[in-house]
Amino acid sequence: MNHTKEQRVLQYVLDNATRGDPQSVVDSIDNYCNKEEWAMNVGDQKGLILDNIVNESNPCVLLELGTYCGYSAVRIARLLKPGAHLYTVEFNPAFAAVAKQMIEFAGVQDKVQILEGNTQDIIPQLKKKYEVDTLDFVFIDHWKDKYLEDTKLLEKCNLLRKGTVVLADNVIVPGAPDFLEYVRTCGRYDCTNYPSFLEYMDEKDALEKAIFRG
Ligand SMILES: Cn1ncc2cc([C@H](O)c3cccc(CNC(=O)c4cc(-c5ccc(F)cc5)cc(O)c4O)c3)ccc21
Ligand SMILES: [Mg+2]
Repeated sequence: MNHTKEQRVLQYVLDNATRGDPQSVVDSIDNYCNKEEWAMNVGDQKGLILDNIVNESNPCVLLELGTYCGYSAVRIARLLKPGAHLYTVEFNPAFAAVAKQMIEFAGVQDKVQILEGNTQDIIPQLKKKYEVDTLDFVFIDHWKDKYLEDTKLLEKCNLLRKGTVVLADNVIVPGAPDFLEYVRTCGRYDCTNYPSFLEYMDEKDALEKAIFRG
């Protein structure tokens, strides 16, 4: 029955992690993907950088583009203060189904809402349908050729405010060169690069933090 890698990752969590303990869910996924099957979670090394940036931002309203198995949603949600809320967008129903179970097993379902659909359709709905005013934190980890288009869409929809933290995974591998060029040169962001490594590999990768100037 566990025909997909994502279902096998979930099953390993259900068999090895502790229900209601998000740290154990994160650790179990990392153990499985280090030992058994590689998967495109942000992972433990870049995950520590993500943790630090979330903690220093103290966000209340967050958006993630690309849920996948829910690893970064659980990782982020475990750090959120009471009342803070993470919206995470996933267009692949099979991924969304695995992520939903992962998030519920971790016990962070009250802090995380999976929005099933395409970012270009969901982002314009955030204000009216989901009653979002502006976003404090955005984690971008979906198709690398959509990072730039969706960042511009967030601007157009007035979802960014002075100080909004936009954090992008994989700016080296697979890379998002047009996104990097834009945020570093358009004059509307203060950018910081965080060199690290591709999840579960020795290959170099990096996160890019782009703080919106308003
Ligand atoms: C439009 N829209 N709206 C919602 C939405 C949701 C999705 C899915 O969540 C989804 C599906 C497939 C791929 C991704 C992007 N992720 C990656 O491609 C990736 C690759 C690698 C890597 C690195 C080295 C390799 F050799 C191979 C893969 C390492 C990484 O960390 C990644 O994040 C995201 C997609 C488009 C969406
Ligand atoms: Mg990634």
